[in-house]
Amino acid sequence: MVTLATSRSQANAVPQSTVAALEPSPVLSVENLEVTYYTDLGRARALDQVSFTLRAGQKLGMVGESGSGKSTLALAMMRMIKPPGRIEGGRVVIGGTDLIGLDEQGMRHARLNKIAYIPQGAMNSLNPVMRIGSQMVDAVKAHLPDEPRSAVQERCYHALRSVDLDPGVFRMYAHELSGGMKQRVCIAIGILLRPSVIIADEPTSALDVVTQRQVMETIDRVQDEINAAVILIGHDMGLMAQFVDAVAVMYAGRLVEISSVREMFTDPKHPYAQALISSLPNLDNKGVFKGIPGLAPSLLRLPSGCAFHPRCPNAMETCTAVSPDLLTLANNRRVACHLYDAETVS
Ligand SMILES: Nc1ncnc2c1ncn2[C@@H]1O[C@H](COP(=O)(O)OP(=O)(O)OP(=O)(O)O)[C@@H](O)[C@H]1O
Repeated sequence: MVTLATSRSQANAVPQSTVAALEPSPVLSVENLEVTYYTDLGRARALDQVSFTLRAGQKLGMVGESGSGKSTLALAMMRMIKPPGRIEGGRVVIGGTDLIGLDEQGMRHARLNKIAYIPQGAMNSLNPVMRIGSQMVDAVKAHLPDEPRSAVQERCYHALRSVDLDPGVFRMYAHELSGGMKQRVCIAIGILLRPSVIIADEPTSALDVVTQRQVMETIDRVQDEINAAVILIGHDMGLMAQFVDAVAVMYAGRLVEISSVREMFTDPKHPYAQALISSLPNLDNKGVFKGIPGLAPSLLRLPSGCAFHPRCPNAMETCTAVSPDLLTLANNRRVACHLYDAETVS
């Protein structure tokens, strides 16, 4: 199992061989995770053999077109996939514990404790008729029923301060807060028990650009404070570029590339990642929008071989027949594309 490239500053300073020797073991290891939705129209394999690792303090951006499986990955890691979906196999190991193997009670304990999930639109799901404080206290009490009231309250105040909110927010209702403040409350709830892994699904959608930046900076700061590994799911590649260490690209339920943020933006390897990057607007291509030809395939009728081959400008005969494995290239980059079969380093 390959660990992602180190954080931006480390990666530039130390030779790769030394980094590999010094690297601590990953805090999160996702291994061959598979999810299928059993619909009336057939089986949709929404996650297909997804594997990656993250170390404490790393931040991974997860990108891909709508329907590529990003939220399914988050829900599977939380064991929150609902019928008609089913986790078919794989492991999600955090600090030595495989979450997929836990019983329901063990998993309830692991949520918020080991892994926290801030879902899409979380700020709109705060209870409008409960004070923010009561919602925070309930979350703590569900996991630490014996913690004294004063300690629970202090824990909540600390979490609010960590996300730059006044502890007075404890007594407020959601309707009294701005969108950015509500999103920060959701982050505060996510870090109440100082989990090792935080997944934030589109944490900045529906916020203005200034508030988006503040929310991302808040995530950065709380990550530093509790040294968590963070997975940021989103579509905004520009925002990702500024805040994550590495980027993972999903296509039709598979991870097709994982690279450091610098490599992804300057030299993407997978033809789909190349198309994603070149479709980003910049000052040189002002007014010229370069989209990705064709449509993302239905998971019910995936093309044979590599699912991207009908849209790929580099497709070869083998791509129509054989699904490429996620191979490891130099610099711990991982790419699932036959173009690189000969470059594998391990
Ligand atoms: N409840 C469901 N029933 C059937 N199929 C589903 C269900 N939820 C998801 N899927 C399938 O799983 C695929 C992945 O969905 P998912 O929500 O994980 O994508 P996503 O990449 O997070 O999309 P978005 O960026 O729009 O949030 C979808 O294309 C759909 O085919």
